[in-house]
Amino acid sequence: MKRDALVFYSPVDDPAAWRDALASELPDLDFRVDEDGGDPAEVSYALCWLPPKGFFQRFRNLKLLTNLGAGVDALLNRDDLVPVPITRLSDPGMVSLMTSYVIFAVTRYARDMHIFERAKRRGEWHYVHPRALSEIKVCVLGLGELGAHAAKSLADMGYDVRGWSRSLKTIPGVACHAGRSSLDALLGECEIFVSMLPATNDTHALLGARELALMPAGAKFINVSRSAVVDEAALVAALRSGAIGEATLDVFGAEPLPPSHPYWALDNVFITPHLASITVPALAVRDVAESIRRVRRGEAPLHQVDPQRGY
Ligand SMILES: NC(=O)C1=CN([C@@H]2O[C@H](COP(=O)(O)OP(=O)(O)OC[C@H]3O[C@@H](n4cnc5c(N)ncnc54)[C@H](OP(=O)(O)O)[C@@H]3O)[C@@H](O)[C@H]2O)C=CC1
Ligand SMILES: O=C(O)C(=O)CO
Repeated sequence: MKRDALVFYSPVDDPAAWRDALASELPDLDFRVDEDGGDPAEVSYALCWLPPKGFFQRFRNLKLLTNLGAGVDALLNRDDLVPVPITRLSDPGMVSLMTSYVIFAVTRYARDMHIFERAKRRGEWHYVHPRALSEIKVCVLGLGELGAHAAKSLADMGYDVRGWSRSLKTIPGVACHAGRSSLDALLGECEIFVSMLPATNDTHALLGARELALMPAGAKFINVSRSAVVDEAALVAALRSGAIGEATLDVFGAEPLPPSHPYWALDNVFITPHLASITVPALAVRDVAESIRRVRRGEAPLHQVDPQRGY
């Protein structure tokens, strides 16, 4: 009898957690971690994050490829893909972890914590009178599954939030804008920027020297999505000159960030090692399993990615 197997691969996610989570939803699914071996012809589904080059070539009967994360840029830019639907995770656990990071990073600047961190290192009691959150204009670039929730949460806290996406959104408390023509004005009117845009052909180096120069002097820039949306060299130059006052960066062109990278030496750059959010298997599994059920019934899976659009 032909097996209906799923192959799992991830350098960072726990296969045991996914095995258990999927067993609770689909007890009949044959869950295989890549190293388990078995006949690749029996594999109908792949659940993968950053699999090695050539990984997919073996799975000639694949019916569904689920990206074990939100961003599909690394997956779409490979030459071993088989022509099957690609889905991304939609994970309430990932949404709340991401929102917690964005709130932390924005609030660290809004409440002057970066100034107090430096004052503490100098051994100085340094009073800065707090500002009302309603005076602080935050721009969230990208209002998708993660960006929309972060933007709304910031607005709920009292920040003055603007959001930007490709198509116009309606998010309570957030002034939403769409399209390239509205970007320059937004860059000029906010003081904290959060990139939550996917890396696509359209967003590549979207924030270059020109766009960074449109931001008010001393603006704060937070990148939790992908480094490719920013011209890294232009950002380094802007951080050196103080045109961009501070940056919080979770994502980089090369990861791990090489020891020689200029970011390490910049006191105004706060670095985290690509963990703004992660997948929570117990919460993400429901939709992963539902997509498999749908594909078994010959229906389209949930959260399908458009490879042409790039997200
Ligand atoms: N650092 C980390 O730990 C993590 C990082 N990520 C990154 O976060 C990114 C965002 O995630 P998620 O919210 O789920 O993504 P989505 O795909 O759900 O949303 C993407 C958003 O970006 C907008 N967008 C895309 N292209 C453009 C463009 N050319 N101009 C204007 N807006 C554009 C989309 O607009 P529209 O709504 O109109 O389509 C949409 O609002 C992921 O792609 C991934 O790279 C994700 C998880 C963890
Ligand atoms: O899900 C994603 O896109 C991530 O970057 C996870 O770290």
